[in-house]
Amino acid sequence: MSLAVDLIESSKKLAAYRAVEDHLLPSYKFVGIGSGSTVVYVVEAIVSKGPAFYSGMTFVPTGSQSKGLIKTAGLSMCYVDERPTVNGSPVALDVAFDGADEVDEDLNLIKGGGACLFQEKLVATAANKFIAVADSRKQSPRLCTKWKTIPIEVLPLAAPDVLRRLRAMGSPSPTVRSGLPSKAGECVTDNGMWIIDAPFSPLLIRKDLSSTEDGCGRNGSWEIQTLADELLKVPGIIEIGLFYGFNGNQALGLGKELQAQKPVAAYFGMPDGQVQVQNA
Ligand SMILES: O=C[C@H](O)[C@H](O)[C@H](O)COP(=O)(O)O
Repeated sequence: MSLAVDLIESSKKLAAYRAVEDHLLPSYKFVGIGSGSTVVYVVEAIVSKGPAFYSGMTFVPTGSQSKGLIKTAGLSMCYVDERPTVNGSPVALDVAFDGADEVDEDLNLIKGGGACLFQEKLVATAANKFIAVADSRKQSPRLCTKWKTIPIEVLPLAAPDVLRRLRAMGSPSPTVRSGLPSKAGECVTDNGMWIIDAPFSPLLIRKDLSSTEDGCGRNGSWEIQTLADELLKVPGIIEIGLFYGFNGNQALGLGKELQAQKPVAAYFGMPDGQVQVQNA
């Protein structure tokens, strides 16, 4: 491993261990485990606490990779739709940990770089507390600045029309993600869908808008919530890799649970060996 790669890996690990230390309590019963390379260290940090700490916990995966991580670590697992119910509703996960491709100053996220966004959103929104873990490269003032495309999960049959609509919404060159080099043809998600990567200009947050602006394409830039609402109206789009709206804390008691997609905190491993915590 080169020094640079080594530094990135150790910063992911630091962030993951710190996030687990701060947010995984021994009393917890259900814990969401996200996808990607950083979450590997989340599972490692959990295992390092020993069976006495985690034996009462059940871990909920966000796809085939995290299922593998949970199983290999010997942790007990259930799928998101297998949680026990209370009064007809599934119990909330106590916490969910996941990586991110980009995090803005309001804790909005881009996710789906590894094609796992849909189940990740199911798990994050089923949790009382959602925690993002990443290295410092993911920190950004606005989404689509460093990670320039939004991953969008689509029904394969609908892909040509979704591409057409995305272009009409100002995305210059949306493309269906290829499965190469590991798979010929398209990248197929855990749900049997395809991913379209749609480039957009850096996304605005609410405070960027003046009182007369509605967030629809000002100077070619969209405000996150407005863009997300428009994307989710397009037939054939199953889910989008924007995690936006409220975070768990803000949503409590406000009846806004369905919009609680943002983390309550993001942990960033820094190149100097520190961990920076961005709280809601
Ligand atoms: O589809 C993949 C997920 O959204 C990942 O959580 C995201 O891509 C971050 O992955 P990594 O930790 O490998 O940077």
